[in-house]
Amino acid sequence: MSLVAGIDAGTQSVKVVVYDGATREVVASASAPLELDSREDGSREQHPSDWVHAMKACFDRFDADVRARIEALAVSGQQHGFVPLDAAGQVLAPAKLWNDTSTSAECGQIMDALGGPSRTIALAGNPILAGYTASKLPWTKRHRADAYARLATILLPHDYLNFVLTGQRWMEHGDASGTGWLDVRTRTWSSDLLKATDPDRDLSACLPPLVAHDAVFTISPGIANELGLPATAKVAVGGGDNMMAAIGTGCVTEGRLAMSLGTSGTLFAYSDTPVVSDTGAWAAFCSSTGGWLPLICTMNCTVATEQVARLFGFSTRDGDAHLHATPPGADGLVMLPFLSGERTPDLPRGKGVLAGLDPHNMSPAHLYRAAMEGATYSLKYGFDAFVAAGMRFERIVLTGGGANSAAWRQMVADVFALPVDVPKQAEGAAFGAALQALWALGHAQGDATSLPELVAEHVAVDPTQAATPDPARVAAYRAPYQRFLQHLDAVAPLYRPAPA
Ligand SMILES: Nc1ncnc2c1ncn2[C@@H]1O[C@H](COP(=O)(O)OP(=O)(O)O)[C@@H](O)[C@H]1O
Ligand SMILES: O=C(CO)[C@@H](O)[C@H](O)COP(=O)(O)O
Repeated sequence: MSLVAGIDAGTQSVKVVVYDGATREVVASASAPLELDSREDGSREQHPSDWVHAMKACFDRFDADVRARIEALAVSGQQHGFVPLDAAGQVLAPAKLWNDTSTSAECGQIMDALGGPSRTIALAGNPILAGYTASKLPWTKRHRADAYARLATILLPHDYLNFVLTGQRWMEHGDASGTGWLDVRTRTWSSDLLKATDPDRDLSACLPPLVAHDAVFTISPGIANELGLPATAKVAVGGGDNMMAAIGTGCVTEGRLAMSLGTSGTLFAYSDTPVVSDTGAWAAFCSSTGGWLPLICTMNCTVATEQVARLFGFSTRDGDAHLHATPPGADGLVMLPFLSGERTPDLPRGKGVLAGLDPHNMSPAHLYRAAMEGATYSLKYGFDAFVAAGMRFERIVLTGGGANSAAWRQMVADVFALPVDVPKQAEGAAFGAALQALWALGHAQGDATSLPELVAEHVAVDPTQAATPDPARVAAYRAPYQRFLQHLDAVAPLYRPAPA
């Protein structure tokens, strides 16, 4: 009986799930940690070879007979990372990641060359924000001249793993929309954006072909042998981790809203048509299923809870007790959790702020709650933009590591005043990649089942993890959320660049 695998290269780890589509069970899963090279100037880098080693370490843990039955696989990856390759396919420099804010000056320069943020959005659907791939190119030109001179291909993290698996270079529209160079309305590269990023060369020559979401490739014999996979195994196109999590959480039809509580916090909705904000209030991304995926991303989600837990010597896995010991609003303690700079709100030079301290609330439990509330309020701030634009949702499907916390699930239900569902397969992005592989394989073999139909058959929620808004707590979070916004308004000007 055949199996499919989903590989998710997240920020903190690579995870692999092996799924049996016939029994609808995950038959094997493994994860391997990743280090992050963080520097004072906002740099956040990883070496692509670490993703490859971590992927291999995961497959090594699976029984040989499980690996030998894998017929198809797909890769999900942290979005936006800049992987520069030379003509021979060698990596030229460490990958600057989605949470790298060292290139915020370059973002301004690209948008200035285009006539400002509004003109940039008019041209391609998104402003160029710190973290998106585009600004990493001029930064590389300035700081890594040798890599720039030898640059032949730009790939994103999941594209690089696809390249390792197949020897072929391609991009699909979902993750490509996070480069900043794709005109999301036409799903083609924007020549204006490319020229503004680098007037000295034709950047389109460095971008691999864009392929449709139903394309499949064959694994290369060498890596198939190394991973213990059949030489006939197929590799589906994969996508950005949020695009894959959209599949794994069932967010593939209109009206669905999903949230991921990982290193980043994300909130995304599926749409059959482009959903562009003319003020750039959200990221107007494409999905990896042929549609669009308007998305909110915060750079500091479990970043904040992890740091506080580590400070006080406990694990986030044991953090719920601190939530139960403190009331909504953390007795007045407010955390703006912008430890890595921030994208939502757009404050790449932002820093974390702790406000409202008094003798009563200066405790580890209050700080942990304030971090979790701050991470959740940042997502609510983005959600308010969705609502202001007329979008309406009835439920939230939650995934990512933070979804393991019952207290956080309840906090999301209460802050957003919406019921929360959690899928049975907790690793939304890896599971979504496995489902994409399952669908693409069937599709290539002539199965007419649509991707949303297949997703409806395989994504089931776990009723024991559902959370329902509690009216008293919904009310209790209103004033603290407003307090968070007031502090944000007061502090934001300190972290914006001074006018020229
Ligand atoms: N029970 C839990 N309570 C709170 N946070 C948790 C729990 N379990 C895992 N996490 C958090 O989930 C994070 C990892 O999430 P994940 O989605 O795997 O991240 P990424 O995809 O960015 O690598 C860790 O930082 C950890 O703090
Ligand atoms: O930048 C974004 C989305 O635009 C992030 O969501 C990254 O895709 C990283 O994801 P995680 O490692 O937190 O899952």
